[in-house]
Amino acid sequence: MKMSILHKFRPPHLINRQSCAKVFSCYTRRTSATTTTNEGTKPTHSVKPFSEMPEALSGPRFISMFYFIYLYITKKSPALTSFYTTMKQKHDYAKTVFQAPEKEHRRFKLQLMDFFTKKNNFQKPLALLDGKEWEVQRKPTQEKMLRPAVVANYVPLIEKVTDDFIEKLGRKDKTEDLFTDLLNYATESVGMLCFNKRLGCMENDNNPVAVNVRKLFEMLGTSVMRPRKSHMTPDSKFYQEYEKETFEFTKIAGDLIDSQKVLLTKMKDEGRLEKYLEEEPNFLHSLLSDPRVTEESATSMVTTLFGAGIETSANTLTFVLTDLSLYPDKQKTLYEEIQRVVGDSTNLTKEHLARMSYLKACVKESLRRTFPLSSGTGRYLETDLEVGGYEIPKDTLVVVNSALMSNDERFFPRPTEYLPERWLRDTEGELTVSRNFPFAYTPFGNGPRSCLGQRFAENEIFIAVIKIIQNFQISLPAGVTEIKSDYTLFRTPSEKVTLYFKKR
Ligand code: HEM
Repeated sequence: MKMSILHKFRPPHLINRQSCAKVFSCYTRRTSATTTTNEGTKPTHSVKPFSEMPEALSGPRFISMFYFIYLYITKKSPALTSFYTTMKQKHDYAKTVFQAPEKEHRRFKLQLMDFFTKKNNFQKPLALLDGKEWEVQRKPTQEKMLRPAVVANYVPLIEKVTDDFIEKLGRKDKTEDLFTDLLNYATESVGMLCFNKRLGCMENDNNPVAVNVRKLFEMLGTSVMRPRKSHMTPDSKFYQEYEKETFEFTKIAGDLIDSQKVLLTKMKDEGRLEKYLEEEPNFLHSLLSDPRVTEESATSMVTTLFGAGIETSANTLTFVLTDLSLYPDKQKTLYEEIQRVVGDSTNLTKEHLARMSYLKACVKESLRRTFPLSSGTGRYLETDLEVGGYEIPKDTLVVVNSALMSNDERFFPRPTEYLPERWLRDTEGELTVSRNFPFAYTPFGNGPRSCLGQRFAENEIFIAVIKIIQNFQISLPAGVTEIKSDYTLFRTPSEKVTLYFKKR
């Protein structure tokens, strides 16, 4: 029965890797029947072919990828679940895969986005590039996005957006749709990074930018989790709607970028640019003034960041706030830390952020408990690789299921509980062993292709949580004991979440 389901979709060379037992031995190497030691070339243990691996799949790659993740994660397939059970007792598969040699850093692509770009001859965004092309775009942006000192310059900009959000929350004692409110907040906040401009998303849920962004992500999520051939059929209703929304999104971003460019040129002509840049960081300007970056790729990069930085942060913030509401004692400890470090000050500094270890632990714990991705990081192998005694051929897409790993009690004792303390140094031994094995916690991915917006997202989330908890005691309606979540592109609440905000 199980194989007939798999064969029906003829799924691909795709395996989902799990880690691992208490002894973490990495044995990443090219598949070979021999190995060279000081004593010369010796036969090693036998390596079984991929076709013999339990639940190894073959067939058209992307369709099976979708089904594999979907079936696996939702645990609807006993076959795939048993794969986890058998493999997890063995060696350090996650580390083996994460440390496999890579030059191209090829990641699984959103097929619908790829199809759209090819059909319309659009410049490929970063997420669809590999190898040299990817590196050329990524490198200059990474230098600006992942250096804590550079990202810290954006604290005052995010803070202004957050202050308005707090003011909005203060006008009512509850929200009935926390996630949508946070989507609007995140759009506004990443909008400041990308365009140095307020978009007005928080004032009006029906703001065209917010509506467009919501629709686009919803459709991308559907295309990943419930794939249909018609999604990529140009005259299907679904595809046409996706195309319309993507054109709209690109136009919104393009217009905002153009008006920024006009403004920057005007300031330069009037001799005001230098002074302005001393007062406010401008990401677009920093890209445009980098000789390695063309105007076209600056536009593409800013558009990519705008797209990538909304759902991700909004979902994470949703779960941080609901966790703090489900565990009022943790909220109290966090409030005490905020009082101690920030007091009633309304101006946050990077020094404040640096001293808030409990806050950081709370955010990490929410990302662990409700892992943000549907499964985890996937890469196409660039060489043959031995994993768990099987030979995985080059070009196989391997997805490390970090979502399951981050809830595995061997790395995180009492995994279902919300225990920020596990991330604090002095309780490390008791509550987490993950420090010995960092691959068990990778919400921002892994290696050179990891999340480009990590530092920005962390600052944004820290600032929002500080200001919310500084101003309000937050709680869920009586009787709510958990927040159910679904897998779309990112993990998201299954239903609208009501959250109460009681002024302190
Ligand atoms: C809590 C919020 C976020 C989470 C959990 C998250 C997670 C991720 C993950 C898991 C990846 C794939 C990494 C890999 O394959 O190893 C990724 C890639 C990426 N993220 Fe994020 N992200 C977040 C916020 C952001 C923000 C705010 C931005 C932009 C401002 C952003 C921009 C990107 C970009 C551009 C990539 C693609 C990088 C590449 O292909 O080289 N992310 N993110």
